[in-house]
Amino acid sequence: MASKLSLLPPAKVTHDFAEYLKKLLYTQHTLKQHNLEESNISEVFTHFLQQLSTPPIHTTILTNTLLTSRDYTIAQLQKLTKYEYSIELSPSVPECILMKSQIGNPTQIHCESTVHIVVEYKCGMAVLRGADVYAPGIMAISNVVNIGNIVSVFCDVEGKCTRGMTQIQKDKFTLVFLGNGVLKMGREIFKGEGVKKGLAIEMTEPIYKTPSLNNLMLDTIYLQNFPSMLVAESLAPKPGNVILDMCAAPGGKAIHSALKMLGKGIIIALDCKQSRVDVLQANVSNFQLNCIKTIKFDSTKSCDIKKPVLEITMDSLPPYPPESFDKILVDAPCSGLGHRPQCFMSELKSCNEYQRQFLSQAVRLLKIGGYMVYSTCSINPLENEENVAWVLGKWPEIILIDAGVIMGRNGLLGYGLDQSSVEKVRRFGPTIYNESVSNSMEDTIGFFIAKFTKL
Ligand SMILES: C[S@@+](CC[C@H](N)C(=O)[O-])C[C@H]1O[C@@H](n2cnc3c(N)ncnc32)[C@H](O)[C@@H]1O
Repeated sequence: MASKLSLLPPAKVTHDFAEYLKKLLYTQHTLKQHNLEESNISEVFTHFLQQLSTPPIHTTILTNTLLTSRDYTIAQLQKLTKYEYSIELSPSVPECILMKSQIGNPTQIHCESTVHIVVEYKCGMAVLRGADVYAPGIMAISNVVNIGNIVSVFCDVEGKCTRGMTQIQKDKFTLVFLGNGVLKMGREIFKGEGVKKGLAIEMTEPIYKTPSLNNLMLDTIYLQNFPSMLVAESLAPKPGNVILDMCAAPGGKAIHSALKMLGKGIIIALDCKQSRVDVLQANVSNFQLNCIKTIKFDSTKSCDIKKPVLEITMDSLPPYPPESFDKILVDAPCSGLGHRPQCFMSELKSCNEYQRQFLSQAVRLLKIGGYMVYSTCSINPLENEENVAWVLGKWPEIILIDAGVIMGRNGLLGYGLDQSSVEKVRRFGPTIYNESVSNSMEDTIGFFIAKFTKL
């Protein structure tokens, strides 16, 4: 039986969490700032949830401009993706290539009366960004399908499904349709010991069609969300700079900064988890960037005020003396509020206290006249504007300056920043208010950038 498909539903949010978010985002200040009435809140909030569940339209790719030209990389990508996608240079970030996703149009849900395949949340979100389905992601396969069948794939967004199920009653679970594919592995994946690996469904008709470039062209391309690329634009690294990246793994921003430095200078890239440092080092090695030194270290302890000031070299180990770095990046761990696609939200792990520990160290480690960039992949004002205001209130020698990126929207009023300060910071991502979005490059994940200097 065939049925017409609708778009993805808005992200599902628990009632309490929705109320919490509305209080956080729609204050008397932000409503006034965006010319909104209280009666508009429900409409703009639903629009926000609709954007959250949808992946950004562009896949953005950082290219190794030190190894090969962007034109050559584009030609390689076109060949690899069989000329199916529009691929072009970014007009605003010299190291970025844009690949436009296609809105898929699966013509029918196969055998609508039975839900065929259910995948867990993380797998489902990866499918919306172009992945196929691998065996560990599958929660349920109905008895009526065999290997080689075309199957419809659904995501269990609330995580209520038990692994190995055969029957799913649609009214008991929140299922989101992801598209159709060809079944490569059957119910045997649930049998025996341990979790089976391997390709289980090749997604032939996904609702969002994006090429999966994982593990391809590792020395020349690195997938990174667009606003993340604007961080290196803001930091403005120059050849010869000595830079500290306090939260560096998996490494996109450190790598981007090294490209901008033409591989000349020093980037100390710290991360606290060894497994993440290993991934960071692998990415740095793939791009053949010798100017990045990766170190496992807790950055909240990265300044030692008793250490005598010494010139930083590739061999210098943390903690470092005060005023050691020309530029510092604090791309802090965050709640990820505004991450896309996101079909379900139930809580916010606000990290503003933790983020302040990195900022405190960065303020000390920055040279006079240097630049410090603070970024999060969150739209939460407590992690963004309020932290910026906290820095400005605590250290009079730290000055907020224009973030220096041409895109994004102003910060929010009402969280400690005045009008001139909200114009200096940049917010990106799903529109929460009735803001205008000037072009499709603004259709991004949630993100925030602020830039400081030290007097
Ligand atoms: C938002 S991610 C950084 C992304 C990275 N800048 C990039 O561009 O790929 C935050 C990182 O901070 C790291 N982190 C968390 N606490 C830390 C700490 N105390 N010291 C150093 N790194 C930490 C996490 O392991 C995580 O890799």
